Amino acid sequence: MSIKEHPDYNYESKWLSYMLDFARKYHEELMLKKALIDKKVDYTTKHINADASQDYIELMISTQFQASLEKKLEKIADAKEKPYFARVDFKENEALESEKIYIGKMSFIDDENKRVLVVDWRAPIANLYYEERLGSAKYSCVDGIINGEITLKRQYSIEDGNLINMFDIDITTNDEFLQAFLGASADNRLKEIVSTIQVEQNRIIRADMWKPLIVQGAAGSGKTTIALHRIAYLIYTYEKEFLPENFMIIAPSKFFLNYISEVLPELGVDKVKQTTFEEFAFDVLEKRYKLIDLNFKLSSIVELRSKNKDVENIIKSSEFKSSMYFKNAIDEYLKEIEENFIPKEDFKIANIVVYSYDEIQYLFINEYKDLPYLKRVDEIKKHLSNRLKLKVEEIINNIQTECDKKVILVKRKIEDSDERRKIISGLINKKDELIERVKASSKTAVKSYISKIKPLKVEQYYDCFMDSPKLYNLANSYADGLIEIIKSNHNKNKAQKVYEIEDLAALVYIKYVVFGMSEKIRVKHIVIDEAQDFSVFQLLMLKSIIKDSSFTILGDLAQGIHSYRGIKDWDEVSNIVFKDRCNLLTLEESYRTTIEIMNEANKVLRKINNPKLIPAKPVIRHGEDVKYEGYSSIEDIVKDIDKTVNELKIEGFKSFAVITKTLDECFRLNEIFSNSDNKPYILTGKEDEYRGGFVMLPSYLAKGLEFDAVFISNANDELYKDDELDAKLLYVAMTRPLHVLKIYYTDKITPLLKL
Ligand SMILES: Nc1ncnc2c1ncn2[C@@H]1O[C@H](COP(=O)(O)OP(=O)(O)OP(=O)(O)O)[C@@H](O)[C@H]1O
Repeated sequence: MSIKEHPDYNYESKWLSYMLDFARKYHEELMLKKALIDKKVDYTTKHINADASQDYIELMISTQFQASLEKKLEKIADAKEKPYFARVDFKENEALESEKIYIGKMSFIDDENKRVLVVDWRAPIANLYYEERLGSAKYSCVDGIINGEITLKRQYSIEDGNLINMFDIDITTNDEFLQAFLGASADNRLKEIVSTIQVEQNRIIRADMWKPLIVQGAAGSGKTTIALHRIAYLIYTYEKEFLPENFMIIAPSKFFLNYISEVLPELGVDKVKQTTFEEFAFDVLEKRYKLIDLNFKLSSIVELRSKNKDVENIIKSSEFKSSMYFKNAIDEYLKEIEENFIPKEDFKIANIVVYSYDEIQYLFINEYKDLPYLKRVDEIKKHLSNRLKLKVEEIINNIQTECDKKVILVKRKIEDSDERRKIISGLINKKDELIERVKASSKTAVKSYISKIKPLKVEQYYDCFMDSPKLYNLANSYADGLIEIIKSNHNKNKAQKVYEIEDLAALVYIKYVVFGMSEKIRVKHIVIDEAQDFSVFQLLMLKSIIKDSSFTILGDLAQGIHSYRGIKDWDEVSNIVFKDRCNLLTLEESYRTTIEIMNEANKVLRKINNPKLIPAKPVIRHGEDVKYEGYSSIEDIVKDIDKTVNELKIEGFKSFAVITKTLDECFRLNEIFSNSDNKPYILTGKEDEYRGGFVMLPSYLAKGLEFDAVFISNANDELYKDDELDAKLLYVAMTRPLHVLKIYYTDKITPLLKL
């Protein structure tokens, strides 16, 4: 049916014109206000009177207003072409008629007529669209639960201000709108999906902020996308309590952050901290350490794990340093530091005990046990000063009384004479001198006591820990000879002034326990994407420094390629990190790829034979079969990729990736590609920016990304063995394409792809 034949077409196109006009006028008004405030700010800046604080206050208010107008203008730039994307007709139980609720990326309110024209997708009432079907429905808001009935659910396709299509829907998962969305070609960057958020995704986005949330989501199930929409939702919902700066997303690399960088601005959100674990660790440590290239370690593990003793040692040591054994050893070591932090002596003045060591130690170990060691010292300082003040008065009074008594005695015993006067004046002088001494030493007593506490630097504590017997015992109970490997690695790194990524959690933890966090770290909610590659220790460390425990953790165990340190089971995280006080939700539907591709990828996953690795369910979208092509040389493979890219470009596809197993393989292929029409550029993992187009990258860097077409350059039995790590690497590579997957091999195909 043509859209014009829809019975509501006239009504809807009139409403759209009205809304476009409203949005245009609102935009003009904002522009006008902005021009005026720009002028004002410009004038005040040029003519500010340096002595008049009123001028500064005015300038500050004006620039704040200017910034808020700029933000509104950015938001409306997009919304003015497409003010809404859906409508729900809802009749509250007591109401006489149903209300048309239009839903958009931002709200539009007609202030004059006190009428909400469009509601923000994050508003409580918009939940009706995401969560409910036609018929009886409810939503919850500040007034409680509102019950009623949905009589219509409609989605709109609006382009350049024109109504292109509309769909009346019920079950959202399988609708035409979603199909159209998913069938589109991959852009350079991830995009927002507000109009097609699915029920199970919506529950994650709107889940309680105060209960830690773990999401196990299959490849392509929307984890990254949902993580960003959740942040936008939380910022909107807790606008009064939190600033956008209080939210932080941790992603695996800078180029991945760049890949996702457009979603939040598209959702009208800015200033959210988007960082990697390493960068956040440096922020907390207030120092940048040189790290051993993470990809170098991973690529050695990927390539040489069963062939090289050194690599085996690296794996063993990394595994231990990411384990709870290591964390427990640090805890024991820090306990020892805690017990000896306070000097084992009384706090005295003029040889009089003001605070005994036992009392001070009690304050340090018990009274202030929840504070970092150095912050406890600040509190103890206050105790010492307060008691000292009282004690000094008492001591001076005593000296005075003592002196008075002696004077009386002298007066009683000796007749008034020059000698008596001399003795008395001697006594008074001595008393004054003593009082002066008490006063003088009281001024410096606290400082000099505290100065005996000499904290080391974070890295010095870490070095001492590496030599501590606690570590020795625990490491040896973990694996024979492990301590020697760890120590020799540590000493080698120390000499080169470098650290491993596994050291960072320990360094941050020590910094937090001993020194505390800088006021500059203002994070209140952390979202972690690709969390399967985090260690439990890393998560535990983050949890201890973010006290409110407000977390969203998203990952896919099937893509856990840092398995030597990563998470093997979410229950472990729930149990150890959150003491089982968290929600664990799953996303099984995969939206990225076609049924044909996902089915092939799932076969590889099943080879691992681990019930924790749940295969993804593709959403009904068919495409071409996966093509397997054997060639006698790599040159022939490159030729075929080049030819296929040319063909796919004609079909309108835009993004292509050659996925290799290792970075070395990328460099080897790159030379062969130098003679072809299409030359991919290599992603090494160190890039700050992701440009899209035609790329070549190793599979361990491909997680999180997606492309229209993927070419797995060589899946032969030499490169991909029948083991868990290779199966996961292949699975990650196979789940990256949206439309086309070609798998090449020389000689024999990997057993992972044989039925
Ligand atoms: N509800 C949805 N509507 C439309 N597109 C969606 C929806 N959910 C996810 N997608 C699309 O599916 C693709 C995969 O999403 P995303 O990258 O967020 O998944 P992921 O779970 O993080 O994947 P992976 O773990 O494989 O990296 C993206 O193109 C995203 O736009």
